[in-house]
Amino acid sequence: MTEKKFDAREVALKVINDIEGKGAYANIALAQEINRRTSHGQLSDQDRRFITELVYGTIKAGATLDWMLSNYLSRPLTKVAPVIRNILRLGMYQLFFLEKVPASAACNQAVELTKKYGHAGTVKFVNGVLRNAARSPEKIVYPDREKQPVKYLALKYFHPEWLVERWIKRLGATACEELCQINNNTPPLSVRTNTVKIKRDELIQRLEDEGVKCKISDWTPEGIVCYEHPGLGTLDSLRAGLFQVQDESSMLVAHVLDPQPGEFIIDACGAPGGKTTHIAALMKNTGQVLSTDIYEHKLALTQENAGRLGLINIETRALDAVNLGGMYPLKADRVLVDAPCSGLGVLRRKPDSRWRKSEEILQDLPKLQAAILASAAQCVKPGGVLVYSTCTTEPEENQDIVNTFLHTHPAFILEPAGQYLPGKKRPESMVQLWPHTDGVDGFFIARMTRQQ
Ligand SMILES: C[S@@+](CC[C@H](N)C(=O)[O-])C[C@H]1O[C@@H](n2cnc3c(N)ncnc32)[C@H](O)[C@@H]1O
Repeated sequence: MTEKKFDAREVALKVINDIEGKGAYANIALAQEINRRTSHGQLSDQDRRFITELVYGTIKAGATLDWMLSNYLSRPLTKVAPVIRNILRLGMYQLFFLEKVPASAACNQAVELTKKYGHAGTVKFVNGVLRNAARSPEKIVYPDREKQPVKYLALKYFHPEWLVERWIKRLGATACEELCQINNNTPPLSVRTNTVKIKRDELIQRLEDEGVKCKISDWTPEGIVCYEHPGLGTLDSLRAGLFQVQDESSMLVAHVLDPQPGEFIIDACGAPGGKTTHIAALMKNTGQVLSTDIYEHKLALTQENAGRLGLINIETRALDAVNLGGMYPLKADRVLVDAPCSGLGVLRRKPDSRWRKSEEILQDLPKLQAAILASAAQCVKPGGVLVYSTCTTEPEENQDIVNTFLHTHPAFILEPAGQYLPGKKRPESMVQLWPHTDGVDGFFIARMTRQQ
């Protein structure tokens, strides 16, 4: 039997300290810690799940936990040492959001952690605060939903107020609530069959043999949705390049681009290559996909993916896509701009990302998005296709960019992107997908052609 040398809460605390104190990304910091301990044989599947739940939950609920804690504190939380603050947050998360953890265990474990990372005074403090919270939960009173919907939804569903305010104005309080709620669920893993190597039905069989519970996607002919799976690193089918991890809505983009064998295609913001490798596979490993990105190190991931998937029609080049137009004028049959964006459509995938963004990005990013689109468009041949996509839900980054582009570039006409979706066709010319209504990541896709 493996000797247990750690406590799951202590591992979670370490990861939370790294995220809060060093700005580490939650998914990366957690994966590193879990992989390190797994390779030392310390973690069972159950430990892994519990640590993940503690880290993701505590990070997502951060502002709500702080607000809850303020009911039991006589001094501001900002005056409390960071590690003690994180112990308190971890304790509160278990007390109020993890039914399966008894209150006594949540309090006792927090006290044990404080003995290790604090001193006699902080032990007494943490013990007092958490036991008081466990004894008197009625002190926590949420704002009235009708009178203060922004505050209520922000606190109840762990979202920043600026975002809730935006979504309420645009969607109404009920839809905003549904969206926020779904952003807190862990989405299933979806993968794209590498059709160059295997058929989807055969891959499903292989995955089932490897212990994956999955079903075909309703959205794309290559998609598979996995509901339960062992660690991805353990799957031979991944190493053999039989699939690429990719969300279903992201898989739609290459279908809207509709690449054909033998063509020359530019994927302007291509790394780490999810869509590049999909385009290359749809071209049946013929022609050429030039996948560019501003970051060389990210392009190394594109190359790694292409190699694993056995795709030989991909070339990568590091460049600023704002300069792309002058380099390949009228050269490409099709160009994809999968623009850098706020990522507000994929909040459910990254628990910390909602707290890393402010509304200012919706002023800054559109300038870059518009500049990349205008430059990349210069590469499109007469009669060629230009697709613009993002993983965000906000009009400033989506419809506004495309409408302004069309207005200032009369050579391009808008096509009905909804008709190019391989599964569920939609009437819209510009497709906006939402997690709460479509069950997939929030994505935007528009398709244009340059007139002959
Ligand atoms: C949404 S991600 C692309 C994801 C990729 N298409 C995929 O499916 O895997 C946007 C990419 O744009 C890149 N990027 C940001 N600014 C850029 C610029 N000025 N020129 C080129 N690429 C840029 C980022 O490095 C990032 O990899």
